[in-house]
Amino acid sequence: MNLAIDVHRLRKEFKVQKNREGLKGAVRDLFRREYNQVAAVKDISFQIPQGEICGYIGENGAGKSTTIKMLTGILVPTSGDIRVGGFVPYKEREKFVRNIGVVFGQRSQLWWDIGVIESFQLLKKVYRVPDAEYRSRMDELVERLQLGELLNRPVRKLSLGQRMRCELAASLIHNPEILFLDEPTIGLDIMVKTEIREFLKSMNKRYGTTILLTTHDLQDIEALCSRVIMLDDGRIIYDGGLEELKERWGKGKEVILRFSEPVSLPRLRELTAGLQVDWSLDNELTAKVWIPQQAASVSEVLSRVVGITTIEDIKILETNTDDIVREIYKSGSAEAKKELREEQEVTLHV
Ligand SMILES: Nc1ncnc2c1ncn2[C@@H]1O[C@H](COP(=O)(O)OP(=O)(O)OP(=O)(O)O)[C@@H](O)[C@H]1O
Repeated sequence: MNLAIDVHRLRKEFKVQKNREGLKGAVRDLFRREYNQVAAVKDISFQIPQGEICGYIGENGAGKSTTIKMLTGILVPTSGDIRVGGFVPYKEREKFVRNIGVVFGQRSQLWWDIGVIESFQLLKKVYRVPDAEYRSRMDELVERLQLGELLNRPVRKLSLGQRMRCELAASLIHNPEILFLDEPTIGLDIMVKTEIREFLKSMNKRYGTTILLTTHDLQDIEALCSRVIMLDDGRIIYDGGLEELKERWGKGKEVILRFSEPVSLPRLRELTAGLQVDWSLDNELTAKVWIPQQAASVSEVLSRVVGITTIEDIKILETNTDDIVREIYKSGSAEAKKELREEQEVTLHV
C-alpha cells in the first residue's frame, strides 16, 4: 500500500508566556518572563493511503490546524516523524510543496488587489508548471469551477463563494498528489457547498488526489469521506470508517409508517410483542416506532406489521452524525463512550 501521509508519534508543544497577576506581576513579567509548555498535539500516529479522502475533525482547540501546519511544513514538530508524499515536509520545502495543495478557508493564497488570473499566473511560476500543462489544467478548472467571469476581477471584489472556488483552483494548478483543506466550506451557502463537494469528489476520482479535510461541517464529511480521524485535546480518539462510527455509536432508528387504514397502538404493540420497540401515533393513519440499535432490526419490525393493512409510505430516520459526534466529544473518548454504553446495556438487561 502506497502511503500519501505517514505520521508516527507526532508531537507539538508551544511555549506560552505566563502572565503574573496584578501590577506588580506585570512589572516582574517585564524583567523576568516565565513560560509554560503547552502540548497542542500529543504523540499521534496515523497513515493515509494514496487516493483516500479522510476527514480530520475535532472541537475548537483540539489540535487540527497545528497538525495540518506540521503536515504542510509550516511548523516544525517538537518530536515524531512525518512523511507526506515521501518527503519530510519541514526539511525538503521546495520539492515538497510541488506535491501538495493547501486551502485554508479563513485565509487567502491569492493576491487581494490583482486579477484572479494574474494570481494564477504567479502561482504557475512558483510551481514551475510548463505552459501546455498550465493551459489544459486551467481550461479544466475554469470549466469545472465556473470561473470564466471571475478571472479578470480583483480578489477583493469576489463573494466568499466565488473566492473559495478560485482558492481551490489555485491549490490545484500544479496538479498536486495531496490536497489539504482546512474548513473549505466555512461560511458558504448550501448551493456552493454542494458544488465544491461534487468538484472535490470528481478530482479525487479522476486524478486519485489524496485529500485531508478539516471541517466543523459534518455534512462535508458525510458527502466526501469514507474515513474519519477524530481528535480531542491533542489525541486521536477515533480513527476508522464513518459507517462504522454510525453503527457503533448510533442509538437506533426511528421509522415512520403511513397506513392505508386506521391502526391502533395496542394492535401495533401486540404485533411486535417481544421486541423492545416503542410505538407512538401521529394520527390514526401514521405511526412512529423507535427501534433501539440492539433491540431489533427494521426488517423484523416491518415483517410483523406488514400484514395488518397496506403500508403506503415508510420513512427511516437514523441518528445523525452530528448527534453521534457531539456525544463522543462530550465524553472525550470514543472508547469511554463504548464502555458507558455497554454498562447501560447490562443495566437494561438486569
Ligand atoms: N502558536 C501558538 N502558540 C501557543 N499555543 C498555540 C499556538 N497555536 C495553537 N496553540 C494552541 O494549541 C491548541 C490547538 O490549537 P489548534 O489551532 O491546532 O486547534 P484546532 O483544532 O485547529 O482548533 P479550531 O477548530 O478552533 O481551529 C490550542 O490550545 C491553541 O491555543
